[in-house]
Amino acid sequence: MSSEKVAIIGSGNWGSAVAKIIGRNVAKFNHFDTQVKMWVFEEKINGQKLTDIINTKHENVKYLPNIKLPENIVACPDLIETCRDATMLVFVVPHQFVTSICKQLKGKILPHAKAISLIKGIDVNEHGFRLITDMIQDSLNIRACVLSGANIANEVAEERFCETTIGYRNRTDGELFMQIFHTPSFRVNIVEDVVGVELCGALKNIIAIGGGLVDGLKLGDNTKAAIIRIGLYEMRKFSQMFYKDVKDATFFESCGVADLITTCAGGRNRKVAEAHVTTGKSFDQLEKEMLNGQKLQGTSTAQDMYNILTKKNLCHEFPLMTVIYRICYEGLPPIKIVEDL
Ligand SMILES: NC(=O)c1ccc[n+]([C@@H]2O[C@H](COP(=O)([O-])OP(=O)(O)OC[C@H]3O[C@@H](n4cnc5c(N)ncnc54)[C@H](O)[C@@H]3O)[C@@H](O)[C@H]2O)c1
Ligand SMILES: O=P(O)(O)OC[C@H](O)CO
Repeated sequence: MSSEKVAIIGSGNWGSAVAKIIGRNVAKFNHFDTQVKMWVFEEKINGQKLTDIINTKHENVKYLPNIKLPENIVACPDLIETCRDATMLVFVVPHQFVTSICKQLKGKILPHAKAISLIKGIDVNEHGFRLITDMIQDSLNIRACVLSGANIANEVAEERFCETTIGYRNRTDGELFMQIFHTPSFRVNIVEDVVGVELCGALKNIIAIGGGLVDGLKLGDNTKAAIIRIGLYEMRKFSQMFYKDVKDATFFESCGVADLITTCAGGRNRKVAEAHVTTGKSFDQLEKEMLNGQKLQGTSTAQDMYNILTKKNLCHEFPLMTVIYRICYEGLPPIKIVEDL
């Protein structure tokens, strides 16, 4: 008799890649229900519903083309229906949609459900900022872990070897979630540092914009390495300034230095920032033109961070994150990324 049932909230590039892993892994253990519902923000592709395409072709043709999903992954356009009987909720949507998703789920999920966030972002409002895991925990009254790492979705979906990090507060939860994610080519390490893992994932997206600006300016590998080093330093400084329990060791996990390297080499944020320099087009326009419905997280997180830093009068302590914000939103010339440091 299965005691755990997994639901996936989100079906973009990363959501679909992890659906492939989760679908296979739940079938290996008796304690998981083998059917996994995946919530799809419904849209039409050439007149056909994306959910129908996924459920017949077993492929997310828009967000993860040419990768077959296991047949036990069932696409569902109804969020409540997807989650109502799940004991394990996997949140994997762009961070700007979490508030509305949690509002819809409030009171509609099992009280003993547990969550994991695969989201790289933070939530900022007029009162300050909140981690996505805290938003999930507070609004749904359930425990939440986090998973983050050097994980470009397409490479993971093609089963090329990489590592990832799960941050937990409750070790049993961390080990349970590890079972649905760990594979020989997607190696999970678990650490007792939810906040550190989560902030690494959110803040690296800002630095990735910096990596792309440097590529667009053709400044070379030494400059890129400097941006990565200063970025890592500012990520750790910010994390430990606001959360004193964040561990140094977390920055040496896949979620830390490894994700920073991969994202500055091959991610969407890097690619769009490079194009911003070479074409002079705005980030919003390039997101629409280059990403086929996928979302950029680095620019909005840079703005969120800048709002926090200005309120706390801390911009001078975080020159890299500050100058990246100014290039994205205040029209500062991209070369300022090195001149202002
Ligand atoms: N793509 C990657 O390589 C990767 C890897 C690791 C982590 N992540 C993180 O995973 C999270 C999800 O990213 P992704 O790459 O799966 O998404 P994505 O950018 O590929 O796709 C955007 C998704 O948002 C959905 N959407 C659009 N409007 C919506 C709305 N109003 N409400 C709800 N959903 C809506 C779309 O249907 C689509 O599924 C992000 O935080 C990202 O940083 C991504
Ligand atoms: O494509 P990006 O820039 O959103 O980065 C993808 C992943 O977060 C890399 O780990």
